[in-house]
Amino acid sequence: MAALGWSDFFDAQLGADETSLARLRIATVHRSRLTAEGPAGAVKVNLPATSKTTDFAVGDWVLADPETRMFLRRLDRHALLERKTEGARVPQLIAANVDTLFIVTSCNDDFNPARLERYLALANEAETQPVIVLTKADQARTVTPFEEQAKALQRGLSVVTLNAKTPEAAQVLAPWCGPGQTVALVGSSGVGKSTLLNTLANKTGEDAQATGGIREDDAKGRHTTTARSLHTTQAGGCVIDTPGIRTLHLSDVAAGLDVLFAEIAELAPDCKFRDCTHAHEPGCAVQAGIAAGSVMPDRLERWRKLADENQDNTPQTTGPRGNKKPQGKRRKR
Ligand SMILES: Nc1nc2c(ncn2[C@@H]2O[C@H](COP(=O)(O)OP(=O)(O)OP(=O)(O)O)[C@@H](O)[C@H]2O)c(=O)[nH]1
Ligand SMILES: [Zn+2]
Repeated sequence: MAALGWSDFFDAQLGADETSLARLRIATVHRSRLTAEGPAGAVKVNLPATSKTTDFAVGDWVLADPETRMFLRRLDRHALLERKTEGARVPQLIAANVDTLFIVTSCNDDFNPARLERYLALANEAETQPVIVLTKADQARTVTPFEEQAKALQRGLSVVTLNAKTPEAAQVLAPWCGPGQTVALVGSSGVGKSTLLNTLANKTGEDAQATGGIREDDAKGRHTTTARSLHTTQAGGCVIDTPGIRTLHLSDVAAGLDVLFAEIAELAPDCKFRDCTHAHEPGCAVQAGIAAGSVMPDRLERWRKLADENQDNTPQTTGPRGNKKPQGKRRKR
């Protein structure tokens, strides 16, 4: 069970009458079907008519009847990666109980700091540790500019560079893939998520997750992976593969943005006005930081863009920080 990520956090949630129940970790979520990993390997979880599969995330722990595998209850999550998709009322669950988020991009045209920032905000908000994984190092003339730009995105951010197709990739990622650890892979289509999964889980031949070629002209992938799935790794942990996300819109990530733009968030309490926009107000500590050289103007610009988007997308009811702007000033989208 420990190899599947079971920990004291989940153990503490078990009632005295629940210790004999089956503990299963959700591995795939389909429209009308759930599968899970348990001590006996992969199994189907039976759902009562009152439960919807969309209530579950890959990585969730559930309790089920040991005989019938009928679902009984889901345990509380310690981290949930979720995103709002355009037009949808409820957020889409990306993965649950994830310790580390591998944000995968390649040392080519896929590399896009603005997109990486969005994934970082998502990971920070879920309190999942982000790691930037730069693939296709073998195809780049030099990887240094990619590494430097990635490191500058967030204070203390881990950045690794590798060739996803080689066994050494598993060694580079080993610090986050130890026994009981769960990692999830996110990134655009074609960056090598499935290739990394196959390397980490040592999957070959029929077991291997299908990988696809990329289009030569723009380094874009072909969306080979179409569903999320959880797999056990060589090192005794779990890895969750996710399909490439085309556009990641931000909502409900105010705390995640504060971690991403720590140098701005730290100064903001010293501004004269509590609702300072750090644009033109007198007594603005962030503008003072720009004058002093401790805040870079382009970082403030990007913070503003993402903070505005977050405000626009965050409903009034979900917390005091997502909606400082008065209703009338909200932009039409
Ligand atoms: N040379 C080299 N090729 C790589 C590397 N990583 C991935 N590839 C190749 O890039 C292509 C796309 O890789 P995938 O693993 O399918 O990408 P993905 O991110 O899973 O894509 P989706 O499933 O569409 O989301 C495949 O042909 C891989 O063999 C790398 O580090 N070096
Ligand atoms: Zn200010």
